Amino acid sequence: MSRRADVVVIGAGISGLTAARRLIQSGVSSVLVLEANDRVGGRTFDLHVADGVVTEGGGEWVGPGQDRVLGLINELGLATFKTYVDGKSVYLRNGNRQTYTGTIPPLGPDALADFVQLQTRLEEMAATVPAEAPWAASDAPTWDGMTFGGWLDANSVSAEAKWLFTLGFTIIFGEDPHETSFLRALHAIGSSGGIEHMFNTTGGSQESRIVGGSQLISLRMAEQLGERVMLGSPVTEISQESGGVTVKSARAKVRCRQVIVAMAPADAERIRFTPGLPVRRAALQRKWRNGTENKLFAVYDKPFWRDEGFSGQALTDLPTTPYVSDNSPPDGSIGILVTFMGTAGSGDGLKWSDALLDDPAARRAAFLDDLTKLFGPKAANPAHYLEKSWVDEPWIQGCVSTRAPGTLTRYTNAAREPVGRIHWAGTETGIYYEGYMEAAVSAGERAANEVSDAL
Ligand SMILES: Cc1cc2nc3c(=O)[nH]c(=O)nc-3n(C[C@H](O)[C@H](O)[C@H](O)COP(=O)(O)OP(=O)(O)OC[C@H]3O[C@@H](n4cnc5c(N)ncnc54)[C@H](O)[C@@H]3O)c2cc1C
Repeated sequence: MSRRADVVVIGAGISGLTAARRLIQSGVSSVLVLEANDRVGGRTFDLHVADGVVTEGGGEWVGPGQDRVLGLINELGLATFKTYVDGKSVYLRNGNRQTYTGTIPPLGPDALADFVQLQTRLEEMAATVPAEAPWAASDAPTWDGMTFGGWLDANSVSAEAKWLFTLGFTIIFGEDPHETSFLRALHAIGSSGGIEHMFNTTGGSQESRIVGGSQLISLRMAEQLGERVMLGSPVTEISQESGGVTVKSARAKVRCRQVIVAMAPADAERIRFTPGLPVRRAALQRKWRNGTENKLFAVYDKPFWRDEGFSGQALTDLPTTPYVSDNSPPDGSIGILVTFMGTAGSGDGLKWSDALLDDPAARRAAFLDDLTKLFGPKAANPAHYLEKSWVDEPWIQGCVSTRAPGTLTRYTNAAREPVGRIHWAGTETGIYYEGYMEAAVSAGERAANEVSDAL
């Protein structure tokens, strides 16, 4: 199918759909979105649990300060509800199970003091990293030459405090801190509201969820865009010629004036660019790696832990449950507990054994065993067990992105610097809350503005 359009947007995740929608709102009506998959939403994907009940297999939480995504949710007529946190949370480490309320887990006094000193120093350093240009920080070469894990090894006194940082940041980056540039960690801390904001539910990034599931953000936008969204249409080639661009996908060949590529740099690596991309951008794509995190869910007839005074939240060193949260629907009609589990790439921070990674039945059994240790015998018998893997997706290389040491200082702004008529969106090109849905929205809006100006 040969077509013409003013703008082709590649990727129907939150970022690409936001870009397309903003372009149309600004008066550019000839926009076509090409999506490789047979669904929209990208790294937001809601799993069906029961009639009218979903659980979020990908991105789900939003929090204060994430104004672009909260504004979009509102604009689309969607609503948020608070993540359930009432009651006692469980903290289990080295076989010692404790409960606590509020946001501060019951660390020993030495661990708490160490946690505070690490947090204070990290936030002081993070304040010197410019959000829009982390590579320009005065200590950038040193910090980008080391890993966050290496810094924690050298600067933490208490094994417990180090473990808690490792746990939190492994989940946030989808990778062990030993795989993450220290500069990127500081950048994330400085541009995502600070450590407490990143870790906390109430008042933090995990405060709220979207009624009906986060994929609704994309489904609503796609509904409004109608036939402008073409599914099952993986783009294989983008050729810039004088006066325009030709985009080839499995279903269409489109001649257009401007292109927005709205996906993680690692995913853009599957597309052939003619002429070739500038070396910095090409190298960045080749080096880029998304994190390797998956979600496991246990679904119960009701959230029994609530009746027993538990929030459903837990921080643990058990084999499958570093962090557990109550993922039940807003009315609590069904009980859902979620945890994050990495893959073999997760390194020495949180250790997931090969036996669990390679054997779904063993993984399920271990997960239910862990939940039973946390919330009692009722946890052993869920009505359903679900998993969502982000390494088995056909068009998405993994969950959120980390940055290997050296990437920020070597490739600086290559993730978002336009290349001729090609503009880059996707959460990885956002400035604030990079990696979150918030940055997917702001990046889509920024790319739409670039294209409007160019047109
Ligand atoms: C497990 C998990 C938990 C998360 N938790 C949170 C959270 O709680 N809060 C939060 O804010 N964020 C969270 N995130 C991150 C959030 O989901 C992402 O930031 C956001 O969804 C990214 O949107 P995007 O549009 O930038 O990219 P994507 O969603 O990756 O969209 C890119 C799209 O491009 C398509 N594509 C790829 N290649 C091609 C091609 N060649 N041709 C055409 N189309 C192509 C893909 O199929 C995809 O649909 C989480 C993510 C995961 C996976």
